[in-house]
Amino acid sequence: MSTSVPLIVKLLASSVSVANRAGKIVRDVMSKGELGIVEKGKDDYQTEADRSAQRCIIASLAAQYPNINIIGEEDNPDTEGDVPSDWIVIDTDKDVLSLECPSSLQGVKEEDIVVWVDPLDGTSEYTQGFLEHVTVLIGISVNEKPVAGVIHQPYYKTLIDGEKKMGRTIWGLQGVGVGGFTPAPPPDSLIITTTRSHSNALAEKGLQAMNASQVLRVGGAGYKVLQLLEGVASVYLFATSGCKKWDTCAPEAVLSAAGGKLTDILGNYYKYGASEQRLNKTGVLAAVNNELHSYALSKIPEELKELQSKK
Ligand SMILES: Nc1ncnc2c1ncn2[C@@H]1O[C@H](COP(=O)(O)OS(=O)(=O)O)[C@@H](OP(=O)(O)O)[C@H]1O
Ligand SMILES: [Mg+2]
Ligand SMILES: [Mg+2]
Ligand SMILES: [Mg+2]
Repeated sequence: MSTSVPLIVKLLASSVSVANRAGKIVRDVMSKGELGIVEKGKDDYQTEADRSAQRCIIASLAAQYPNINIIGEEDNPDTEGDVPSDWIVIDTDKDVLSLECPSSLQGVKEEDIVVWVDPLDGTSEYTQGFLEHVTVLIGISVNEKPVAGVIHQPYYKTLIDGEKKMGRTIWGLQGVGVGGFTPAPPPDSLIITTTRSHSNALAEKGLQAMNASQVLRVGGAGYKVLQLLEGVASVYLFATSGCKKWDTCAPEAVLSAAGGKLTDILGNYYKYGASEQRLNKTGVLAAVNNELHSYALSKIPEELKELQSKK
C-alpha cells in the first residue's frame, strides 16, 4: 500500500474491513446457537459474539497501528490464547482508501488517536432476536473529538442482482461526509427514537416533555443514529445515564459527518480522550441537523437538566 495515504483515511479503511469481519463473527455465533451469555451487571449482558468480535477488531487494529490507544467495551474478552488467524484483518476498504483527507486531519499521528470499540451494540436485542438493531461500532477520535467512524449492521439484508447479501457498513469522516448508504431527510412530524431495554423514570420524563407524534423503542446507539440518518426518526433521546463512550463515539462521528449533532441532554459535547470516564452520565440527545437538535434541547425541562447536571 502507498505510504502517502494519510493515517486517518487508512485507519478508517481498515476499520471498515475489520467491522465486516466482526459482523460475520456475530452472525456465526448466532447460527451456532451457543451464545455464552454472561451477566455483567443489571440489564447488562455479554455474549460470545461480543467477546469474539472485540478480539477480532482489537487484534487486527493493534497489529497494524501499535501506538494507537484502542479501548473496547468488554473487559476480559478471553485474552488467553491466540486470536484465530482468520480473525486478523489487514485489508483496507478500497473506496475509503481513495478518499481525500481534509487538511485539518492530515498531520494526525497514532499518538493523537483514541479508538472506541463497541463490538456488538444492542446485546439485549441480540439475545432476544431483534437482530436488525445490532451494530458493530468503531469510533475514531482525535484530540477528544470523534472525527471518523464505522457503523456496521450485520443483519441488514439487500438483494444484489437477485442474490441476497447480509450486512452493510456505513462510515463517516469529518469534512468528507458519509458513505455506504444514502441519508434521507427527517420525517415531517416529530418522531423520537429511544431505548428499548434500558428505560427508567428520568428517561420517560424526557420523552413526555417532547410531546412527540411517535416514540420508537429500539436497541443500540448505532441503530438509533441509523434511524436518524434514514429519515425514520427526527430525534434520539435518552435522558439518563447508562450508555458509554464506545456507544456514542462512532455514531457521533458518522452523524456529525452527515451534518447532524450528538450531545448530552444539556447540549454539551462528550469528550473522547482515553482518560475520560466511560459513562455518558448526562444522557444522549441527537438529531440530523442543528435546527432539530436545538428544538429538542429547548423542550427538555430545566428541572431534568438540573437533576442530570448534579449527578
Ligand atoms: N442502564 C444501562 N446499563 C448498562 N448498559 C446500558 C444502560 N443503558 C444503556 N446501556 C448501553 O448502551 C447501549 C445502548 O443501549 P440502549 O439502546 O438501551 O440505550 S440508549 O438509548 O442508546 O442509551 C447498549 O450497549 P451494548 O452493551 O453495547 O448493547 C446498552 O447496554
Ligand atoms: Mg454491553
Ligand atoms: Mg453499545
Ligand atoms: Mg456492546
